[in-house]
Amino acid sequence: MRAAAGTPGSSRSVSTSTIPDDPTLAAIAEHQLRAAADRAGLDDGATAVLLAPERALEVSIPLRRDDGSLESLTGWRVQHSTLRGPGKGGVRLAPSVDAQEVRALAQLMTIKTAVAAMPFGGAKGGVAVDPRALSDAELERVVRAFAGAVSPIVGTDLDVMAPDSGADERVLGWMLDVLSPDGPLRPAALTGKPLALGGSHGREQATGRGLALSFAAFREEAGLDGSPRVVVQGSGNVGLAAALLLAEQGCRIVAVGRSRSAVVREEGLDVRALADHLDDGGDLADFDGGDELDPDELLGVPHDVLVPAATEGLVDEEAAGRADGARLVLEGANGALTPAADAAFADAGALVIPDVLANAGGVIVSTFEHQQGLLREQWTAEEVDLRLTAAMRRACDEVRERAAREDRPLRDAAFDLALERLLEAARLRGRPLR
Ligand SMILES: NC(=O)C1=CN([C@@H]2O[C@H](COP(=O)(O)OP(=O)(O)OC[C@H]3O[C@@H](n4cnc5c(N)ncnc54)[C@H](O)[C@@H]3O)[C@@H](O)[C@H]2O)C=CC1
Ligand SMILES: O=C(O)CCC(=O)C(=O)O
Repeated sequence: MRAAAGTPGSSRSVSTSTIPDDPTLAAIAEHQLRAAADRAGLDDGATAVLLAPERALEVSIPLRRDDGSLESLTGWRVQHSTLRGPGKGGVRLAPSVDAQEVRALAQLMTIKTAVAAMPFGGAKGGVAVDPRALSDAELERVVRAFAGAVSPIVGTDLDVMAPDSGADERVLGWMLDVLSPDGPLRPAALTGKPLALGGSHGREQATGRGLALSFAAFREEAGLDGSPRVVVQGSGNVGLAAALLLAEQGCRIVAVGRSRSAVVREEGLDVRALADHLDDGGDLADFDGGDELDPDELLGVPHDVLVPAATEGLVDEEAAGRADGARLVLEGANGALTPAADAAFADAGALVIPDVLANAGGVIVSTFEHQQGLLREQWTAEEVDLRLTAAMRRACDEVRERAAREDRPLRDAAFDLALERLLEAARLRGRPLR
């Protein structure tokens, strides 16, 4: 990858020689947490306490298929830290989910809620299942069984679940029904639920909106004016919302990719038409507003801004080399970049806005949804957006100022800020870190 002296971020570069390129989320999150612990001067014991989840529950989920056959699935809920508030984090439904992945996602949630100064800790859940391979009835049975199995340890003041990949508001509606066992709806028991069940305006687009707000906060520092070209990896909740909102900010979305297909248009895609096409069951490959692209070539499409918003570890050092030319990376997916890719972007002078800041819009609006549930209120879309904008701006400013003061990458500054808040909470509660 080309080294670009004098470009944004170049003064914050680090040597890549000893930096891991392991694409598993467990390795990525552990590397980032250990590095923060080292900078904070934590000894081995305190670092071990920082890494360890407070509680991890593994549950077995019997699935009765529509044809009458029975299967056994496995699910997890991991509460990494409740030092700063109840656990908070989504539930992922994907075949690749395992205990290590959920644990790492929970660790990142602890950092994210602290960076965003939300009154929650970090948790995450998941079920190892492909939701697209289930009928609606099968999916509902799986989701209800999972919610029932984790119900002793989750809820309003304990651990507030939310959506992640593979889970939408319908899924959260079923879970909420299980978490309201006496009958009356408990609207603060989880977030990301349908509006009619006490959900919040803006939650569905919130993660993408947060990405767009962090783009606005850092575009000048990255030297991006006019209509920067954007490549988006992932066309799910996060990727599509980000693409739509970045297009509204004058960006040219030149390519979008997903697991098995991608589409490119140098002049910029009509993202609204693309979103409608996908909503109608179409694929990126058959969208007639652009040319079909091999998804392996997505990162090679010339661009100024890269939005990896699919899943973890997809951008390793080699992929970062293909994305040569990106000046700003908005990390939409949790752990999208391996540490080696992170370092390669820094060496090339690209500014990386890390996941724990860039994609915090989701948990910020989830926090607002929780507050509305407790107050039995429903805020207007405008009010939610004003509060989200203020929270994202404040977090971006705090991370930017710290990075500038210490001449460190934004990721280091975000982790250091979060760790400082965690250590302060531990000290005030009289806990050894927790
Ligand atoms: N949904 C939310 O509110 C939040 C999600 N995130 C993170 O953002 C990421 C995406 O989440 P969602 O958009 O909700 O998921 P989603 O399931 O709606 O969409 C995921 C997209 O990524 C694509 N994808 C998956 N594997 C891929 C691969 N190997 N190569 C290329 N594309 C691939 C899928 O085809 C799909 O388009 C995840 O890392 C998630 O943890 C982070 C914060 C909040
Ligand atoms: O909305 C939430 O509470 C959490 C969303 C989430 O899982 C994430 O930010 O990774």
